[in-house]
Order: sequence, then C-alpha cells, then structure tokens
Amino acid sequence: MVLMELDLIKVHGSENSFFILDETILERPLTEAEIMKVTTTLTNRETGLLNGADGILLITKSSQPEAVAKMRVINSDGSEASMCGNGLRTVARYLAEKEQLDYFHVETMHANLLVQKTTEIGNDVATYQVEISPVSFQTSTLPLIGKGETLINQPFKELDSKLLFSAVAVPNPHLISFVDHETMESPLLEEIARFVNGENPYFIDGVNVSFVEVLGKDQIFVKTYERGVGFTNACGTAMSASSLMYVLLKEGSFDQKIQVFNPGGMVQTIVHQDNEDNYWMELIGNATYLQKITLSLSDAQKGDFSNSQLMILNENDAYQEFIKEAQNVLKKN
Ligand SMILES: N[C@@H](CCC[C@H](N)C(=O)O)C(=O)O
Repeated sequence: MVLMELDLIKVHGSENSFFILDETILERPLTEAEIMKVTTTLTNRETGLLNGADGILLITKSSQPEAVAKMRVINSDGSEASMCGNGLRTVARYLAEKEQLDYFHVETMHANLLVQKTTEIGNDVATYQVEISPVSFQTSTLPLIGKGETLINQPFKELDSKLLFSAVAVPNPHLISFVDHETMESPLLEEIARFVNGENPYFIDGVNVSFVEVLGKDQIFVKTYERGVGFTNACGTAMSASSLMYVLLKEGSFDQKIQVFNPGGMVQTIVHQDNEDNYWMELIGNATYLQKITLSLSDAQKGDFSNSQLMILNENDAYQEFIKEAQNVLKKN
C-alpha cells in the first residue's frame, strides 16, 4: 500500500500557531475522523509535532465562485471554529503565493472574506490584511442563554461581581471585559474562561474570553483564553472584537488604526461601520512561516515523527526584531 504523504507548514500570526494543511493537493480528501485524529495528535503541546500548535488550518476547495479556496479552522481539541483571524492571514499568504494573487476572497464557514497582501508591519515581516465579519450582538448567534437579546457592557454576576461584559459574534463567539492592569494579571480570566467553557447553562457551545486593557489613545492590550484551546499568545478575532468594543465603549473612532498588543506581539485593526449600521473590521499583521514538514498520514495519526522531513525557514528572527521595536514604542508612550 502506498502511504499518503502530508505537506504541512507550521505558521504563526502574533505567535498564535497553526499547521496549514492543503487538502486540495492530497490524493484524496481526509475523512472527518482523520482530521480530528491528525489535529489532536500534531497540536498536542507535550507530544505533538514541533511543540504542537493551537490548531490546524485546513485548505479545501471552495464551492463559491468568488472565493479562491475555503479555510476550515480546527482547534487543538478537535472542535471546529467558524473563523480564525490570525490563521486567515497565514492562509491568505499561502494562497497568494500559490495562486500568484494579491487581493482575493477566502471562503470561511459563514462568509467569503476579503484578504490582501499589504505593507510590511516590520522589516522583512510578511504582512496580510484580512476582513473580519459578519458581526452580531444577538446573544442567540453566540449562543448565550438567559441574558436577554444582547449583552453589551453589562454585569454578569454569575461570572464576577464587579466587571462588565460584552458578548459579540464575529462570527465566532467572544466574551469581552475591559479591566485594569491588576485584574489583567490576576487568575480571574482563566477562572471565568474555564467556567464558561465547561458544563454551564450560559454558553452551551463555549466562548472565547478576553480581558482588554486600554494602554493609551488607540492602543489596547488583549489577552484571550480560547475555546477549544486554552490561553493562546493572541486571538485575531478576539482582537478585532475587542477593537470594536473599544470604538463603541471607549475613546476609539471608526476608520482609524488601532494598535493591539498581545502576549505574542502586536497587530493593527480598523473598525468600520456601513450605511446599514453593520460593523466589520480589518485585521493587519504578520503571517510568518516557521517550518515545512512532510510526513505520512499514518505517522501523523500515530504521532510518530521519526521519519518526517523538516525544512526550517528563517523568518522568525525578523518577527522577533519587529516585536522588540513595537515594545520599545509602547514603553516610550
Ligand atoms: N485563534 C483564532 C480563533 C480560533 C477559534 C477559536 N478558538 C474558536 O473556537 O472560536 C483567531 O485568531 O481568531
């Protein structure tokens, strides 16, 4: 029997890390069971490939005439998410280079999103700009049960007695609270996130939970505990949703660049509102390749990486340099 080979690229967007797996170049599509097994095995932080990752970004054929391909997002626990902002930047780069395009649509679970190559955010840092939409404040879209039609900057006493929370789908579900520095550093985010991602009566499908600290005019810091993963260095949809809340609730403005710092670096966002009162965001940041890996499907499922072929790419030094400079700018302000 001929073994089916998988070509993977380990990538990161703000150190939110993934394996890109292009199913369109395989001999046959993977079964759902294979996708689940490969994801949980490769991404495991202790036993996975190259210290694991936060998920798999699966590229499949699109059924939509305007889209170049479809991106599926599989969290490290094997659950499927509707969107991934940091991941979409890296998929945009992969498809841009494969198809020789600079500006195109990628199909995601709920929308075809516009992506484009853009001016480098730092020296030699491949940078992509992606659309984050559709946005909904209807609690039924997250879903969030028992808290009315919307929850925007309101108390949620079952989670905390003092904080105010906003629930927004972009379209994956986010729960956001603006906090002070001391609260940001406390164990509260993890406690709340574990509760709403375990058996609970409110978020029956779980939710990504973020604390946001305002650092200055158009500068925020966002830390996220992701549904299906746990703490990640950054979550692109969370940073976009947090930017929207910053514009709606704090001193941010529409159509203005916001710098969003996160434990893995920094991105830029722009929040827009159209004539029909719909919101959408642009997320701008790195799309960094770390390694290219070839291994058989059966080894990927077994977690045997001894026969895998590895090519290390030298892009991360430029990214680390960019982070150093971004943090210096922050210190000076
Ligand atoms: N890290 C991603 C979001 C990935 C999906 C999320 N864990 C979910 O289940 O909704 C991002 O950059 O947006």
